[in-house]
Amino acid sequence: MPEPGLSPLQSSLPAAAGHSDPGWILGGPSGLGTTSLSLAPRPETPEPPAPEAPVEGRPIPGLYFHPVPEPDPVRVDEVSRRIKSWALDEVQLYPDDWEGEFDGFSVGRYMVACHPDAPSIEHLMVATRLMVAENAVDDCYCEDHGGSPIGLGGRLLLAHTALDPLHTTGEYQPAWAESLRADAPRRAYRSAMDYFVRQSTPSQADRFRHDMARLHLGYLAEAAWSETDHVPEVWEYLAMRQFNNFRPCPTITDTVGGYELPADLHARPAMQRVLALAGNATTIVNDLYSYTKELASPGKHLNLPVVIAEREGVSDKEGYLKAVEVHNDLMRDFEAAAADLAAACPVPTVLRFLRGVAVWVDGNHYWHQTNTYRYSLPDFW
Ligand SMILES: CC(C)=CCC/C(C)=C(\C)COP(=O)(O)OP(=O)(O)O
Ligand SMILES: [Mg+2]
Repeated sequence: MPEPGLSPLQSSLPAAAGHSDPGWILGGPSGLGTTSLSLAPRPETPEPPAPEAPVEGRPIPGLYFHPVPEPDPVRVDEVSRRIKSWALDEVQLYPDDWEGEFDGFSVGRYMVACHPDAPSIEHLMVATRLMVAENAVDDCYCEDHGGSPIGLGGRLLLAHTALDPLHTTGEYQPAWAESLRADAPRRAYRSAMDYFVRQSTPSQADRFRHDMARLHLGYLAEAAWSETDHVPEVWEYLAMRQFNNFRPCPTITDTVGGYELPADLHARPAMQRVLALAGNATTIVNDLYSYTKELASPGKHLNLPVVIAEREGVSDKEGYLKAVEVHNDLMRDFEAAAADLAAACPVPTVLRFLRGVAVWVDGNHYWHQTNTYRYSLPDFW
């Protein structure tokens, strides 16, 4: 049984590692931005914010989450400065009139909150470039910035070759290489992947390619359903959203942290379950915080509250509140699975990786809650 006030993950990780303080992260981080790696109990319900440090945005009532310390402002400023320069000067990502939206996305704050153990700004930049590139593909190919389900498969496959290169004959190779400069999503994928490959081991890069193939498969299922106005069953929606999912972000936590979870430990079924549950919880957080934004977008945008309301014949509010419960169950299952794995396999890299994934989950919630430029809550309470 977990100790009172601790989640299963919190109470079993230190015991499994045989440590009672943060030193269980062997060879782990110190210095700037590492405070949230502490194993001090994390309250289930957020503390009211200190008056001198107000946190913007309201958490969803009844949502199970862990508050995080404010991300280090020095790191946030530096990552924000560098990512803008990369976007504008290295990959020509967006036209001038998208600047407000780029700034409002606050990707520097997002990545510093999710990776407090990054040993340097350059490690943080690896995650930040990929996050921007992934959103560019989603926006420009699938959603609000010119995206469409029509022809998406072809576009995604060609963009995927920026991550997983084409190997072909001398005659055709140059045309492929040239294609990687043809649009902003491909320029962003190619450049972000180049930096990632330089920072990672071959097996970490291969892990990432696999997670991105999963993501693209999820985009395709969502697009296919939207082309025929099909509303899936709730479980079918959850299956699609397990692929159209944040998973490629927490699974690079070791590269960003400057260490490697060995491939055979990553491949274990118990680790795969932890990663799927973590990805699913983080992605349903997006469905909940982006609900009003998606209601206001043209056409029907599927998210968990919408699918529950339609498929289970309940009101919008009941659908939303049930989606909160689904999220909470996923979070608790994630924490229980991570605690079980930590107890069964108390290898230092496994423990540090599990902690990194948990911190990413918390940072992701923090970013959604506080991104009032992008998200607002429905009027259900
Ligand atoms: C960063 C990354 C791997 C994103 C992949 C998929 C994605 C864009 C999400 C999981 C976010 O969902 P959504 O497309 O609904 O985003 P917004 O609600 O528009 O913020
Ligand atoms: Mg959304």
